[in-house]
Amino acid sequence: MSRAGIVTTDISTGRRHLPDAPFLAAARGERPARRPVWFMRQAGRSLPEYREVRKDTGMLEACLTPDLACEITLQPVRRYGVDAAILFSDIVVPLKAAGVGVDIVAGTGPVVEEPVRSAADVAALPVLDAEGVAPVAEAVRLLVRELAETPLIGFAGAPFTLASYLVEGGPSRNHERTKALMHAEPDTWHALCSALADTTLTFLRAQVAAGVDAVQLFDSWAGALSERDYRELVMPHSARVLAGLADAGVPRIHFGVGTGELLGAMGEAGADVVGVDWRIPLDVAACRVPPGTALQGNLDPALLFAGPDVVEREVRRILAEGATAEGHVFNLGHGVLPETDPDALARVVDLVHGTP
Ligand SMILES: Cc1c2[nH]c(c1CCC(=O)O)Cc1[nH]c(c(CCC(=O)O)c1C)Cc1[nH]c(c(CCC(=O)O)c1C)Cc1[nH]c(c(C)c1CCC(=O)O)C2
Repeated sequence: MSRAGIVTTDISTGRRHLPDAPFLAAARGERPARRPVWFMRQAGRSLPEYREVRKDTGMLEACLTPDLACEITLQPVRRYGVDAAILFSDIVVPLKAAGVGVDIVAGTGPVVEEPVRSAADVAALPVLDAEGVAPVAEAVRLLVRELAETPLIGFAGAPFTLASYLVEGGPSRNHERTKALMHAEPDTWHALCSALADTTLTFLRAQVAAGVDAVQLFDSWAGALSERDYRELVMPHSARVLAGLADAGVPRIHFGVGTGELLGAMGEAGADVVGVDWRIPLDVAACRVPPGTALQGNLDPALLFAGPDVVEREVRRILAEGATAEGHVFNLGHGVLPETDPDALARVVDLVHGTP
């Protein structure tokens, strides 16, 4: 049984110390008394209380308004009793904060005013400084005060996924311009990823300094790459970001979609936890990641529409397969879909917590 933990604060770092938090224990590779669960995109459009507070405010404006970002982050913690909060933000927030012309268009996703496609475009790309991060750091500080014993996950987009939005100018199915740049102009590609790794690291370090208890690096679209291309052209930049956080004392989660063939490399890049989508069972994933790596996942978010019996069967299967990993954090295989019934997520939390 989980007992009420004592929250202490480390005097030198100012960081909360949450020794009993099941999420942090599982991320360390331990087996806490109950399996921890949270959901990617747990804060967002599936929640009526989110739609209510967001109705007059643009997405990026909400992310850069500390009170609002704090409130939205807390909504799923209150509703579901999940084992971790994830900061309400977006992967393009550090780009916006650095001065890149980018917006999030409802129903489409991030749209970039002037796509980055040449060496000159890369040289002109603004890089994030501490001032740009101030509203996000403030949201983290507010949250750490509000959250008591629930860990807070900070996050950022990985260089490849950010580069894809910048090069394509928006969401892309095939990432063709991005792949063309990485192969035809590798120097420009590496300069772009290097600049993005700097921005990502600045963003994540600011979140850690403000008090997040874990970080997740979203390389959502890395599954579009062959393992060979991933290792040569992408992994070094993500590895630099993860290495830059090695001394931060917080677990590093590394996630992508369709990455069954990349799980080993994504672990080797320097992750403590690797996120897995639904395409590969966790017991298979456990054999693919480096020893000592915990797993996070991997319920198909679309199956939340299939009714309680299907969801229960799937949750039980995933808990059994996840038990073979060195630490398992229950999650979806990708983000909560906007039309999801919040009650279906509430049932998942109860099932996970109720299963010994
Ligand atoms: C690729 C990516 C993005 N953003 C993100 C990723 C990586 C995760 C993933 O793979 O899903 C990360 C992200 N974006 C958001 C979060 C919130 C925290 C959470 O609860 O998980 C997180 C972790 C809020 C958001 N980010 C966005 C929304 C919806 C916008 C709104 O509510 O108006 C939310 C809640 C917008 C966004 N931002 C992005 C997309 C594709 C979209 C959806 C566009 C749409 O369909 O309207 C880029």
